[in-house]
Amino acid sequence: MTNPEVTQSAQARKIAVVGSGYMGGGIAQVLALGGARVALADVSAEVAQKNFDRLLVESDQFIADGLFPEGSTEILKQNLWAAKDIEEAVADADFIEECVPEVLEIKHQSLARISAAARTDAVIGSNTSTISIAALAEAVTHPERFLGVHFSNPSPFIPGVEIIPHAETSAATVAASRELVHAAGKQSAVVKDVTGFVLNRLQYALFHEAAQLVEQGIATADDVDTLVRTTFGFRLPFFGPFAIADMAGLDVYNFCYKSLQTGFPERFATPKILSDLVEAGKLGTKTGAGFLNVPAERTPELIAYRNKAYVAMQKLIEELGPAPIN
Ligand SMILES: NC(=O)c1ccc[n+]([C@@H]2O[C@H](COP(=O)([O-])OP(=O)(O)OC[C@H]3O[C@@H](n4cnc5c(N)ncnc54)[C@H](O)[C@@H]3O)[C@@H](O)[C@H]2O)c1
Repeated sequence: MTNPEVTQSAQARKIAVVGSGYMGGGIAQVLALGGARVALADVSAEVAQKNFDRLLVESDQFIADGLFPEGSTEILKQNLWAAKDIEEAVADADFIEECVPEVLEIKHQSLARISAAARTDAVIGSNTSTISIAALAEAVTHPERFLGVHFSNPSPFIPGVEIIPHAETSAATVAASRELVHAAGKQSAVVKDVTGFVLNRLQYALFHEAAQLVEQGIATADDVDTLVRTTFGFRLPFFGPFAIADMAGLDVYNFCYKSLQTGFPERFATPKILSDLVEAGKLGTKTGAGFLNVPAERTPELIAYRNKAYVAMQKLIEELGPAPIN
């Protein structure tokens, strides 16, 4: 999880994580193992200290399970500290991540305290899953230094972070936040401040359709999960929906949309960005242009990578055994 090449550059960073619970604790571990000095703040000094102790115990367990590198707990002891309150944690911080509960009033109160006590050039991120960043920004002074920095659960092990500027966030704030999460070994993508952002909008679109299939008696929850895991979901660690569409062929997608429209004319209306490409003869990797413009001469290399990835994935699943669900 830690990227040793960039640890050096992160070493000078001072970070505060406000709300040291489940997500805040994991994010603090990630950033501290990335080399930053990280303060934990919570409702009281006692709670922050208790969470600090928990994170060290958890780190020992992660090392024992082979999930954290040897020496991680020592790094956390050096780089993490429990502050007595929000004000002490953020006073000298370059970056502050707000991880308090998903309740607008609590977030507003915490962000107002953070804003008042932090340096005016400190970047402030929120880990909110669903609340509009613009609505949260109302409590932040100098709102150009504020944005969503949305880690996923479990934050020590999920590599992606969704970065959500609101209309007034400065480009420098976005760049600093991305650099910070990359320094801790994560990947990031920048999306607009709309309801659900991108991650949850996609996740819930899939869940919504899955729930309807079960409600309508078309498949059981178990069978839906099996199909997702073993068919199109099997590709997702390597390729997103646009790369998959390009590889399948955009003309094929176009035909499939027409079939789907016989049952669900509105829900599966052909997206304009798809029909525009098909009309322009850009059919994905087979024509060298589609959503992602992979040159046609790279197709054999891409197919070789794809096949290797899927075989490696199957081996990994066999090695781990099935998830202990049933
Ligand atoms: N749990 C998830 O799967 C998940 C995933 C992504 C994002 N998030 C988001 O992360 C945020 C935190 O969620 P969580 O699951 O870690 O919650 P949590 O309840 O585990 O942690 C919240 C922490 O904030 C502290 N807190 C409460 N009021 C506070 C205040 N006024 N000042 C300082 N600290 C305060 C609590 O004592 C607790 O330690 C939420 O916005 C949530 O939507 C959660």
